[in-house]
Amino acid sequence: MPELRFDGRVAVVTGAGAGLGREYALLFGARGAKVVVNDLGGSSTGEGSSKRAADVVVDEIVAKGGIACADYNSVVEGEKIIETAIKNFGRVDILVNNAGILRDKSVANISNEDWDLVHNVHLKGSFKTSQAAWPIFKKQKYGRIILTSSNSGVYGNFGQANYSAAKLGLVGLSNTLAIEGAKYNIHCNVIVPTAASRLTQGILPEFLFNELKPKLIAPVVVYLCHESNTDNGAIIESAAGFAAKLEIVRGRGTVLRKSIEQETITPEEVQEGWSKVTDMAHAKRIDAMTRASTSLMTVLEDLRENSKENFTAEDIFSFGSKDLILYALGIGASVKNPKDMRFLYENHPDFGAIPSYFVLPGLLLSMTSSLVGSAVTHTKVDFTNILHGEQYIEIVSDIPLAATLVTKGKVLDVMDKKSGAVVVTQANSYDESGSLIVINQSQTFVVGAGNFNGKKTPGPGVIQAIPAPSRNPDSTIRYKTSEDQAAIYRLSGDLNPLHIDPNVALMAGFKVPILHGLCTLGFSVRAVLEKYADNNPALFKAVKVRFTKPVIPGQTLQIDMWRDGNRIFFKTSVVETKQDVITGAYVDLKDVIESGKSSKL
Ligand SMILES: CCCCCCC[C@@H](O)CC(=O)SCCNC(=O)CCNC(=O)[C@H](O)C(C)(C)COP(=O)(O)OP(=O)(O)OC[C@H]1O[C@@H](n2cnc3c(N)ncnc32)[C@H](O)[C@@H]1OP(=O)(O)O
Repeated sequence: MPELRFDGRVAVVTGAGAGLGREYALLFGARGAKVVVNDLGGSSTGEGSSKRAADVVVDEIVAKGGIACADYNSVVEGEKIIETAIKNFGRVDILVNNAGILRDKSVANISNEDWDLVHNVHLKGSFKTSQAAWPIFKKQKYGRIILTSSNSGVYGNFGQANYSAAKLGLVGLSNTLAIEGAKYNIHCNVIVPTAASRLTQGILPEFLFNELKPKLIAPVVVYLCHESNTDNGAIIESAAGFAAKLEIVRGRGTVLRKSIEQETITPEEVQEGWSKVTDMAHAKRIDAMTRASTSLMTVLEDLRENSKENFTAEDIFSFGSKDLILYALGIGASVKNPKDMRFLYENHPDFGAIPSYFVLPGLLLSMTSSLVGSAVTHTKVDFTNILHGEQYIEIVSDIPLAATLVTKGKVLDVMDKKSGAVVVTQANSYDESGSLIVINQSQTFVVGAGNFNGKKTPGPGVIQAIPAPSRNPDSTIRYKTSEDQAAIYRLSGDLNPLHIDPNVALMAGFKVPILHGLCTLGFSVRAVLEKYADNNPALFKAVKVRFTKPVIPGQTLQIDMWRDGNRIFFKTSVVETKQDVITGAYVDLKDVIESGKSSKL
């Protein structure tokens, strides 16, 4: 690595007579910068002044062959410090605002003077020096500013209300300087150092104090000031040879209004949504005010859409290549079949998702929300009395390899089927730009919940299963499932114990845990892709199935297929029992590429 040099640059370091400031000044000097060593020479509480502190550091720099001059002004008169730089060296390129004092007292005991003095030195001082350097930086289209914050500001610290407020104020100052300076190549960054200094002596435990050498922070600050560093508006925490970027993040939040028409909200509605307001699971940095307003616009658009579509539930679903591979393994894809490699190896040139993967956002929304339970109020609904009845998946836009999808759901229909109640739920999943990626429509069969005088036939919008043609199938593929099939498949998200826990299976009326209906669906979609789409997932449009009978892990699935244009009807049965397990099913393809093979074991 070539040495990072500052030849020709002039660096101003405030409070450089000791501690961190001294280390910054020494390192800048050693790397070729001409250094203005500013120090008022006062006490740690801001009393008195002396030229000695700055002079000693200047002597040190000069003794090592560097160039430096002293400045004894208070940062509150920042323009005088910048004048010193111009008078001695004719320019200024780097300004490290480091000077600081403490007036620690608990909040009740802070006097106006304690408050004002701390704010004046830290906040106003940094503002004054930066403002004085600004026109010079702007004219030369180059400037690097460092503001010094503190963990006390970021996290708070007992007895330091005045200091904490000033220190976090510097983050606000930096945020705006970074924006105003960007087009002139003026960068402003914040350092949050924890160093052994006269300000921290007595506050930190001794063993920690001894490790917090200012020397270990100086290279971080010096690098931040180098022309090769492109960060602007960053907050960097550093101590003991450790450095990390800090960010202020915002949770996903929630909309507390039910519809765009609702003009007020009640405290009770706030209480109801509070867990979502405070949920930080999907927190993100908003890096500009304009982004914050754009996200509000999205909220309003969503509200309008929710009002139009009557969505009542929402969920977030994130996935990446590892999830796509795990799913492919869960529905039987294998390295034994070279054509499956595109689903199993992220470096394969055609790596992608088996499209039925995108049932998961809709399924998980239905399983984790109260959608189904709220639709069937005449009986309890739990894992021991629900079965997956039917499923429709439609891929609307190109499917990504990794994304965070927002899924919005609603109950579309409830039917009385005598032996059970059928709840139809619809879930639309959108990517981060708001594009609709996938539509899922699920039918949940609530066993034993029929005969409630409900309607028998499906309402508008319910997508129906269609019986397969009565002729012999055009092609057939067989896949053997593994005894561990459900154990692998569940890792993709459907953790329903019915598929793994023998006791839950018994309670639901099964001798052994049964396979997920969607796992059987996945095997069936694989068969259609293999036979009619050259295993190319991009040709897939939609699938519809009815789950007619359960499958036991380890059984062999036989997928019989009939081609009708771009629609491939199919029926899935269990070879060992000859029972149909999926009926009324079809896959719609964008195009058909028929393979020569007709059966596979
Ligand atoms: C988002 C969704 C969340 C859902 C959570 C799911 C979580 C998953 O972890 C759960 C699973 O994966 S369960 C495993 C997969 N599913 C199954 O194994 C169910 C298999 N099907 C059955 O056992 C029966 O069809 C059975 C029991 C469903 C019905 O059988 P019977 O009671 O004998 O009913 P039958 O006499 O055949 O028909 C009565 C009326 O019901 C309609 N119907 C039948 N099967 C249906 C089904 N699968 N889906 C929807 N409706 C169905 C019939 O059409 C009939 O109605 P009608 O009289 O109007 O014709």
